[in-house]
Amino acid sequence: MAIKRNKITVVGAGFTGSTTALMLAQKELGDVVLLDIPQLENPTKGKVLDMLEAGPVLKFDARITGTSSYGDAADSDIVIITAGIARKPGMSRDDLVNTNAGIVKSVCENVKRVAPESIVIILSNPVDAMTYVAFRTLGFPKNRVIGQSGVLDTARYCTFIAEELNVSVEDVRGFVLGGHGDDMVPLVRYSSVGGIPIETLIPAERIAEIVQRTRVGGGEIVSLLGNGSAYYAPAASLVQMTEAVLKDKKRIIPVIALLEGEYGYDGLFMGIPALLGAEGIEKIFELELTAEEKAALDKSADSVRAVTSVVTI
Ligand SMILES: NC(=O)c1ccc[n+]([C@@H]2O[C@H](COP(=O)([O-])OP(=O)(O)OC[C@H]3O[C@@H](n4cnc5c(N)ncnc54)[C@H](O)[C@@H]3O)[C@@H](O)[C@H]2O)c1
Ligand SMILES: O=C(O)C[C@H](O)C(=O)O
Repeated sequence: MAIKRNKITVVGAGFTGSTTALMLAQKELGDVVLLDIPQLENPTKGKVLDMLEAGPVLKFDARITGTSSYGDAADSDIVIITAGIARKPGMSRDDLVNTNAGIVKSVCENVKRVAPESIVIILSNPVDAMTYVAFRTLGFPKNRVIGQSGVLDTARYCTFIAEELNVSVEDVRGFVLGGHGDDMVPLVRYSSVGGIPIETLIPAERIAEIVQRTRVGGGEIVSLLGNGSAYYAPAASLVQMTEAVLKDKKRIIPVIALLEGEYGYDGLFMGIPALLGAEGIEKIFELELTAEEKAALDKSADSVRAVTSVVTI
């Protein structure tokens, strides 16, 4: 019997998509298809050829295809959607909602056609609302439609904690819940370094500054770049989620999932801790929250509801 190779399609070959494709190939997680619009087929093929030529130097074997044809994405195990426009300085992610809803919808119509059994991971912003658009368009069960925000937001939070304490990032644990906006909720009470609660190591006012820097972490990079948004850490986050699914790792990480009563929200896509494995989202964890934490999460949920409600698909 032939051994089946994993197939991962990345839609959108811009900054996040092409970086993700390279990281997936470097980790040898499967055959990678990088897909963009027909007008950008040659640049997409060029990026892919360049990636392949990095293989002998970095020592990875990969099959990567650059394309604009959904036929190449047929029967993908995972489809990652990065297609869409990115914000510029002065914009919020929500300003992208109408343009990107149309793009994500058209991408998902094709994904539904060629890869009906796939697990779909959405990155395009505003990502909570775009995960809703994908779910509605795909018609897949909720465990197979996953949005990315929490891995990235948590990574930023952990980076700042590690910098503050001058310790390894590997020893920092934390969780960021809620929508991928400026009122996301880094959960300080559940954050630790080497098992030691950060509240015993960092003064409260510095923790408050770290929380605020995390909340506007995407905007900090948008301002510095001047034209476009972050892509290295977002790509790394997508790769972590992909690996969790393809290797059935049963990782507990924050993702955007459809909430049906969890945390008191119904019919809302928002970031919560979940178990990721071969079935996609296999379980949602409901953490005990204080009244203050719940109020912060309610505020974030209101923002997600507001942007989701303007989507017309
Ligand atoms: N959720 C997150 O944490 C997070 C993190 C980073 C970026 N993002 C979002 O991801 C999106 C992409 O960011 P980027 O930096 O890669 O942008 P980018 O402009 O570099 O790349 C986007 C690509 O999408 C392609 N595209 C547009 N319409 C398409 C379609 N119909 N089919 C296929 N491809 C299409 C474009 O041609 C372009 O190559 C943005 O919306 C950005 O805000 C989200
Ligand atoms: O900030 C952005 O617009 C991109 C992304 O959502 C991020 O957080 O880096």
